[in-house]
Amino acid sequence: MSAPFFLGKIIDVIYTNPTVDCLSKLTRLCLVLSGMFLCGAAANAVRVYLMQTSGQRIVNRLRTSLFSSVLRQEVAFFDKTRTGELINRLSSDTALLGRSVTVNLSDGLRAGAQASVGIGMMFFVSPNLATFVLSVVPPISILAVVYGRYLRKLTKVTQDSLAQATQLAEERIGNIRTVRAFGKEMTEIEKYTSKVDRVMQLARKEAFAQACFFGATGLSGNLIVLSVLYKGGLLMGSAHMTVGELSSFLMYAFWVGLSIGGLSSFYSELMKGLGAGGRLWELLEREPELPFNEGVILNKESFQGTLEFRNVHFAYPARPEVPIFQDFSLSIPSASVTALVGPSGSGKSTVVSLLLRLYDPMSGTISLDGRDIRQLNPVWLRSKIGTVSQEPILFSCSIAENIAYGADDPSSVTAEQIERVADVANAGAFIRNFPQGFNTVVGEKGVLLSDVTNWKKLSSNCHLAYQKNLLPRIFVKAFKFKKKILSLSGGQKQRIAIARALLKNPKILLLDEATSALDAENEHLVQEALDRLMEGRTVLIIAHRLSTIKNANTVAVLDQGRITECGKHEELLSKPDGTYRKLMDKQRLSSV
Ligand SMILES: Nc1ncnc2c1ncn2[C@@H]1O[C@H](COP(=O)(O)OP(=O)(O)OP(=O)(O)O)[C@@H](O)[C@H]1O
Repeated sequence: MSAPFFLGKIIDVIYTNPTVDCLSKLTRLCLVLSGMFLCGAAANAVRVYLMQTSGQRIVNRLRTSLFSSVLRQEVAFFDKTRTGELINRLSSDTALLGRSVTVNLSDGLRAGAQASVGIGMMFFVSPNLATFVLSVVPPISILAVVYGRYLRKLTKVTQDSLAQATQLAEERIGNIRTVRAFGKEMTEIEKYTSKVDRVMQLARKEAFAQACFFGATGLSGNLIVLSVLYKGGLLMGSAHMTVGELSSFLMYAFWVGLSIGGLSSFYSELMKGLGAGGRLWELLEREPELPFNEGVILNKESFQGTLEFRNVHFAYPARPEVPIFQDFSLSIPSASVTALVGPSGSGKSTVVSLLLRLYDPMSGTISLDGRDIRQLNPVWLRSKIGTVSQEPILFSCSIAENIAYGADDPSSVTAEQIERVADVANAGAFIRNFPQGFNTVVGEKGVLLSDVTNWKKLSSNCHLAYQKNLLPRIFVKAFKFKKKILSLSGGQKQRIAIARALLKNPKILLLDEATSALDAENEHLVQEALDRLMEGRTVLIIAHRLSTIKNANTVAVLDQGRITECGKHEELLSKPDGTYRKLMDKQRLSSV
């Protein structure tokens, strides 16, 4: 910051003292200045490096805190908040906020320091001229406040629109098979285009506001320089200023002008960051409505796994006006199999959600071994419950990892354990038939990537990924090699999911039987695997097949929000006007 001052001195030396003495003075001043320039350059390089790295660190921390906060939220939160929006918050908003509080903050602080020292030096060199010149500052400040507020609001709206676009893209790409089956690619492209067009409109508004603001600040910078020349010329004419002082002042004025430019872009970015940050803070600070990992843990030795619903009333938080259960009561004794049947939409899957404590009932109690599950630690509770759903979800990693996912500590699971449970689940044989066996990578929703020519490369990549925990990056690589995509069949996915549940070894099992018909061979293999899985456990099965229903210890019929009948299959069938009888008749009719 002292460079212009010394430069002014040099100019004065040149103008006033053209002697040999002046030469040595000149050399000394130039040497001092070169040293200063060098230090300045080094300091700037260090600043940029530090800012870039700390910027990324801040973004990383923001992302991990946000992800951890999101994953702790209760399921009802996810019913109301869409995935694409959350992904946008995690990727775009964090980057925007991170940039605005690091590189931008550093630039802004530097610009602020330069502007204040520059103004100080202007007063030092010529207080008279400085007072005259800085009369331009107050109107600019008012403009900045108005602009800042506008930009902050605009950024919030822009980020929300971007979130909507991401949401649409995420949903359509995730369900590409449905989009393709209905031939809706062009419609979806149009929808997405209109969403991003909205973002573009907002970006235009922002660009216009920025253009006006930057134009005004640029103009004020130029006016400063012009007024310095005008007033400074007058002062020089009346011998109140030397040419060196005027040059120094001019350089400071330039500097201040530049700093004001820097400050305005800092201000813009800061306002954008704060706009994006508003939603992030909301998410970061949100306390989940259901506890995440606190509460009573039942004694391992005396744990039986007896379940009971008593007078439960429930409606989904997203639709509180539609009651799902009214006075719902059901007892599931330890180590027994209860088949839950009922018309579609009667709430069978909701029973599973309540047992997993994804939601709390509005009134009534659900108890485990006589203890209200609201008092229990939800993480412990879920560790005692295994689930196999109709359409099991497999993650984008190897089959081995998908099976190990069931264990409390997947890293401690051995290859032998994985193979053993896969065999019990009737999955071992078909997995071994894949060229890479248990290391075969399955994709999102259980898609299998198969590229005959590049199998070797792919497999070694997957193996590397498996060892180094680098799956996402490698998975992208894997996509480059794909030539042919095969789908794991429904039965294969089911059997992998059963192996996963076997590894978890839970006391309680909640099964949602697949409604879609498997071929006879697959059905037999899945059924056999399920029978082995159910042995010695408390089982609640949402049953669709007659064989399952017949084999159950108890059949519970769910209708109109409550259990209307409960007993053995034959018992219930013998009631001519019973709901169960009607349900069975209907099923028989529809299957004819
Ligand atoms: N997350 C949710 N938010 C709001 N309502 C929901 C939610 N999940 C399910 N519902 C509603 O609750 C009712 C019961 O759904 P549920 O999935 O439990 O029925 P189901 O008996 O399992 O049906 P199906 O046999 O067809 O699978 C339905 O009317 C459904 O629309």
